Amino acid sequence: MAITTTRSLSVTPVTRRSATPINPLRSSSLSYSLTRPFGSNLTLKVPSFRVSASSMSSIHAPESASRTSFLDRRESGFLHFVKYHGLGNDFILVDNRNSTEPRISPEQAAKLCDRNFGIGADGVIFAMPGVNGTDYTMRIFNSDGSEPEMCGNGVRCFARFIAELENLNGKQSFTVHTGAGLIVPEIQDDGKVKVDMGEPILKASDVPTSLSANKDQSVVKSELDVDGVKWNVTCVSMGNPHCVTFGTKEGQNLKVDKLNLAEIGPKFEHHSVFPARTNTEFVEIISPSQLKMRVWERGAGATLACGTGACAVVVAAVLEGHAERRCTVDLPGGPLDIEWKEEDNHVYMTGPAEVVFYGSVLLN
Ligand SMILES: N[C@@H](CCC[C@H](N)C(=O)O)C(=O)O
Repeated sequence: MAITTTRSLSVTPVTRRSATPINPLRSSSLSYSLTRPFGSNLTLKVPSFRVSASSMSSIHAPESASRTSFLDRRESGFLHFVKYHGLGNDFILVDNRNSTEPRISPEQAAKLCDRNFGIGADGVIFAMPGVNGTDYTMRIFNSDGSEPEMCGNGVRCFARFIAELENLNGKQSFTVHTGAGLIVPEIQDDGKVKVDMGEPILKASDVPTSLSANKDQSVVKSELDVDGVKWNVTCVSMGNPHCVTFGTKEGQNLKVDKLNLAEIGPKFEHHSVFPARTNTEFVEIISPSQLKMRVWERGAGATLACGTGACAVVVAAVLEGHAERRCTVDLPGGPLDIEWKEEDNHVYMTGPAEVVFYGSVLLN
């Protein structure tokens, strides 16, 4: 695979797909070579990869016309991409508007997401033709190759990617078909993206969780035994499943910086009460309008931010009586503004999405 970078740092519901992990180590090998057209090159040789990259500080951002022509290039065998991030939750964005099938397989996506042998990302996102009257379809593979239904930070990156592909400037709004149904991102004048994330799903069997419902049909502040420790959990789906905890049965308010996320995260993700696995958010209450969270994502592990997770956290905090309907959620990568509106029961998320670099990979 050859990677070229040209930019410096600077509806209707659908059937849910299962998130089945792919082990990248067991999949067939891809070869990489990275080249940057600007600055001095550093070449690293690794088995079946050739990597060539220059330091970020020596790269200059090209004019927008050259960015567009870069995205238009269609050499056979090359996959052109733009890497974006939303508060450090990073994605490889692929222009897939000419096909309803993703241009790469889940195994290839897992390879590209590898932070040592690939580009490095939390997932690969495909911009595809819309269905049922929507403008576009967004599909995503997690870094383990599994396919989630939705991604909050990803859809903000998706909106900025579409604006770039279509050469749009200023305020823009799109309808996007996802595995979680219709999602509507709107690029605002300040460049941030506000997303109508739809209604949270609280019915236990739809989250899905086999924990018994204890409030209407939902699971709110229920006991979950994880390796002998009893946690209070609230289960929320934002199209994808989330288990939100504000602490253990005995414990006081969580201090999230003290958690050993790498140890406890996987125990929640693979707990038998979550048949589709789960994302887990550990939350510290700073005030009724400020929550601090760390996340262990299904199929991606610890990430710097999770948009659907931040939405699920505010819904859970309201249901448990900890917070107001509008909160700032502080994630390791930065803050998101989340509002669960009473009028329409929809959750709205506002936050940034930024280009990291442009590149191309030779797939073989
Ligand atoms: N890992 C998640 C999907 C990605 C979520 C994302 N980071 C976000 O911002 O919402 C899953 O498997 O559900």
